[in-house]
Amino acid sequence: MTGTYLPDAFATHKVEAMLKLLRLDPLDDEQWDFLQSETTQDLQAAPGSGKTTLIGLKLALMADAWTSVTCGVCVLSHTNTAKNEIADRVASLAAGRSLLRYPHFIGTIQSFVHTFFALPAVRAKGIEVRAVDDAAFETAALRLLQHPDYVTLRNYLERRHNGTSIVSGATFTYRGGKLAVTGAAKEPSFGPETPSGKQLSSLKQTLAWQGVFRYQDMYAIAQRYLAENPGIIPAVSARFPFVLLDEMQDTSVTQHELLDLVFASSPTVVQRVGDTNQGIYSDAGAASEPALAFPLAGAAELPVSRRFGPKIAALASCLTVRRPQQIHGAGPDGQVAVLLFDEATAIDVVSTFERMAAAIVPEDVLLIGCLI
Ligand SMILES: Nc1ncnc2c1ncn2[C@@H]1O[C@H](COP(=O)(O)OP(=O)(O)OP(=O)(O)O)[C@@H](O)[C@H]1O
Repeated sequence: MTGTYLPDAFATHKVEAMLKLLRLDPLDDEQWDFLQSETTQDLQAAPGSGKTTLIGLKLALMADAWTSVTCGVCVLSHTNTAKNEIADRVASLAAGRSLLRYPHFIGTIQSFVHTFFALPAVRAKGIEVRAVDDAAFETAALRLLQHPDYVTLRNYLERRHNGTSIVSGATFTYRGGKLAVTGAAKEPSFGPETPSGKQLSSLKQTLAWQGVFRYQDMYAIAQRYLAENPGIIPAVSARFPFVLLDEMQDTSVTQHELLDLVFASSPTVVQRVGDTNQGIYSDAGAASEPALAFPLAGAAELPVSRRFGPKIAALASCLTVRRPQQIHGAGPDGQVAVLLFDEATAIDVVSTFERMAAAIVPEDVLLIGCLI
């Protein structure tokens, strides 16, 4: 990559100085490799192997060496918690703070899609966005369903168990160049050309004109916007010559396809980091189709955990079901405890963990943990 940051951004002496500044221990070989890598790659990182630490370190080094005033680094994560953790890390360093401003972008995938594609698309139609929120949509949709225009749909749904969920979860899906209206998780039991199908579509369109959307709608709107305005793709990929994707294991197929559409055939360097064995969604929703899989074959690995020792690492290795990984424990050897729960007992997990921690962890350590 030329012209956007200094070529010695990841030089050994700079990394060592940053490690000292951040009071980090020396990196292991795999951590060095990822830190200094400047090409597109996937990184399969075991729990506690330092992915968050490395992303923070890498961003601090990039911020220090960044020269472009129009192109930036794009850092995307799945949750606001992960995004805030990254933003807090870069904000704690004077050089890093520049990454929180234009031309850089640190945010969730959802906010990236909103900012660059979906909101411009909606505004271009003269619509003022009032809410992108599933709960707000549900309230507005169920209220609108009471209008006489939707009597056929309402009568149909009232005869069905949980029928109104079709309306409260009515979602745009980009299909065949158009926005189709589907249920949140499954297709409605009536076709789009039936009287109920036409009323559902009309209700959804009415709410769209009022500026009330579900989160998922934004992806379909973005897909249509890019299909109708393909020139946006090179403009956005040129704006971000370096993309870091965190929590990659939780990326849905739709999110994955959109990011691929924007960056995959551009010169942008895309580094995807995550732990497929810590994925929180079932395979049906996650990026698990062969062509979309994370990590791709040949991905680099961070197999050494600094959070726990060999005993827990051995057990955790047995749980790496999606992609077998031999985890090495370089942290403190804790006590192994496995909590098994189902839906009915899930509510007891936190209090059980607290009881066990209180019995095992010395009180002064627990107090320090609370203060932090
Ligand atoms: N080079 C290093 N020097 C000192 N501590 C490190 C280093 N690398 C990682 N750690 C420590 O190891 C622990 C785990 O690191 P981190 O939270 O970055 O891992 P992670 O892979 O993001 O974890 P998770 O799987 O929970 O998301 C932290 O306490 C972190 O400070």
